Amino acid sequence: MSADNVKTSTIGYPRIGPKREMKKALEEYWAGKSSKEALTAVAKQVEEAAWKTQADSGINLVALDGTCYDQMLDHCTYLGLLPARFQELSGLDAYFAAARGHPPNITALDMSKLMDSNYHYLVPELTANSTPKPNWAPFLEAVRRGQATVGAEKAVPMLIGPITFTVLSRGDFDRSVMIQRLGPAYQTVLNELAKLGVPEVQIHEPVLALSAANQYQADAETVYQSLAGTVPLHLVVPYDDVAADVYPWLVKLPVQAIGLDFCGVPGAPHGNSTCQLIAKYGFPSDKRLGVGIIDGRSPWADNGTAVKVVAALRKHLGPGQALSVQTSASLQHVPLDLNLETELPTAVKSRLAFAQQKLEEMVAVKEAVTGHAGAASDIDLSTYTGAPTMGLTAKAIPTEFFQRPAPFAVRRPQQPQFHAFPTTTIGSFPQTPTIRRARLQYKKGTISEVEYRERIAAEIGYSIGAQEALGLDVLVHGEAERTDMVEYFGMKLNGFCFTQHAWVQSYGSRYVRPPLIVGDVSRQGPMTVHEFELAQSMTSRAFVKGMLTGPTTIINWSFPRKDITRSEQAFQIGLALREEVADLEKAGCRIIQVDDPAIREGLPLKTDRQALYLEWSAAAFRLSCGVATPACQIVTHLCYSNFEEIMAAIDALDADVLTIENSRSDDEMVRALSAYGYSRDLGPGVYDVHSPLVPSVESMAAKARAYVAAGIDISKVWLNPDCGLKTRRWEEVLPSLRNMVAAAKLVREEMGGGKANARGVTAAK
Ligand code: MET
Ligand SMILES: [Zn+2]
Repeated sequence: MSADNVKTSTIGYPRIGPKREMKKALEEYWAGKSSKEALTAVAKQVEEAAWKTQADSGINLVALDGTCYDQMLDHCTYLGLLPARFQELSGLDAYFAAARGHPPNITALDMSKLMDSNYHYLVPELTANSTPKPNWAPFLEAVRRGQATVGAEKAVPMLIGPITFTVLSRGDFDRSVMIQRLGPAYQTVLNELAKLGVPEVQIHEPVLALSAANQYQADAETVYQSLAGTVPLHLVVPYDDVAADVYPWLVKLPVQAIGLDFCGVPGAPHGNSTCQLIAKYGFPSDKRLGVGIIDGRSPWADNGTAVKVVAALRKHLGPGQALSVQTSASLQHVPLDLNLETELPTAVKSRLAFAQQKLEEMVAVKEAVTGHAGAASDIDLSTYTGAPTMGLTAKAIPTEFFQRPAPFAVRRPQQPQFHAFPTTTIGSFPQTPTIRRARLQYKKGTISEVEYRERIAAEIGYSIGAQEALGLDVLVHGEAERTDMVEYFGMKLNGFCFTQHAWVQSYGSRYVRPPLIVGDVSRQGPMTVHEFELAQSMTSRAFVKGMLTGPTTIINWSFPRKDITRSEQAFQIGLALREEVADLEKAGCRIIQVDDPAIREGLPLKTDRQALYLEWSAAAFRLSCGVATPACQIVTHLCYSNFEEIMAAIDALDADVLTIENSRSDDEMVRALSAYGYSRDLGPGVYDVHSPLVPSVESMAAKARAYVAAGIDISKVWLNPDCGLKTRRWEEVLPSLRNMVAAAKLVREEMGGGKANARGVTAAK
């Protein structure tokens, strides 16, 4: 294969800057400390540096991505489709109002996770009357800068396609009508881009990787027909393999190149079927195949299979047919540069590749397949999925480990008993400046470990005292020793590694630094027992809750391994947590909460892969808790989303108490759980922890009444906030919880202790 026919193409790159320049620039601008000009200058510089890095690394086709805040929001402005409430504002004011809201009363667009990534985009709002009024000038200006930076032959403009824009929007409108209405707006920009002499234009249509994508066929055919002919188009479908019923028509769309995902979700047991689809149906000889074989969503290096897959694909393409080596998804999902990490063990570092290193991998793959000898391949495409191997742990775990020793009905009478509407919190209390200072000083070495532990103990003491004074029924130690609920456990377990600079954009100016799972996970020793014992020793109240993070949440908020499945890793974590649960109970803990708030977000895009995921994530949870005796009450906590689709999985957790985020959803989940017949204890959040407002007694009493009215057994309702309180201040927390306890007392009296007793509640105090 001649080198001319093989290219390298990027489809997106980190846009936060090597030193998080965008975050600083945005936050200074929002704080009124810098000008629009200063912000725009940083944004341009970060963008151009990223494009230049890609071109300098030898990439042939550089996707001109980059954004001040979010690309979907950019498209709302290019297309002139910002909702009416932003129209009194203009330029960057309107833009940031849409991103973050504008005082006093203009609310922001909603945020949602992009496909199944951890990146949140701003959700466009459309109505039946939405009509594009395109203004592509800022987009074209960026393209010209891209051309000046990397040369016109390499600069590839990148657009979110009309189907994806529409499908990912919210509102009451006809999808097909809207897609066709967008067609002319896209035609306008393609005409302009043709005049600029671009080699091609990338159009990203991730929604074509959804199970439901077959329903978009007619819309896709019509709109892409209308876009054909002005400039070569490269249709990119990242984030997963396309469904078998979509592939045959997708590859016939009138575009010149189609970029597909050959990697899928890191650690997913089903792998990715793109190779098999190509082996089965072939690939049109007049199009370039974009081989997304370098994993855009995982920081692990290619292990040598990329060359083999590309070499095997060549056999299915026509002689001299064009191909491009690319990433499976935008590299925005991985950290920027491995070279910034100076403290990672060499054995780990040598197996990693961040965005910049992935550029080198792409170039190396291209060189290997175009080299003199060409590359050999032992891969049989018709069966190849690239799925990780299943380790041995799951098979070796006795089945009884996955269940509690007795069913809920038998467990509950043996567990702690309370009056009706017992009160508790979700775990964390304010992370005060004092705590942050102590942590910083300890990190810098200006205070000793003993001193640090004493300061944390003092914080625990304060929160225990506060909870006693408030009259809460079940206390927590407050999590002062944890910065983050996943990082804390990662640091205590074998098998995790932490980076210094490996930031990834979560949304806007908010970046996260996920831990890496680099080896088999196991427990070194007790992780939370000391804090539990300390807290319990400080109170004469009977119950301090143990507080752990569940296996699926640890996996979903980390970068998992790719050599074994995510489920295997979840079971390893489950076994480690199991030892902790056993130790907590031994230490006298009778109520243990295992938070698994991220279960919903790992749900696979493909509907036929969801059941397996839900099965292993619930199993890993039960593995963690199954060791608890029937007398130990297991609590779980879920937040962040709508759980209606995964009700059966929630039930399968077999937790004794479920606490859920609820206050903003108008009790939707409570009614759904009741309709489902959920029969265990339930603590739907009575107030929103994201708001600094102090909720009134009456508002929370009304919630409690509504739960009972919705059909939740009065003897099983708990009152608690929506989530942890670590981002709040004590000045807000104390009055809020005081009101919550008062609300509990009010409804308890209203509904009558006697009545509650008749339904099986044992009065505790
Ligand atoms: C995102 S869920 C948080 C649960 C944790 N126990 C906390 O209270 O912060
Ligand atoms: Zn939560």
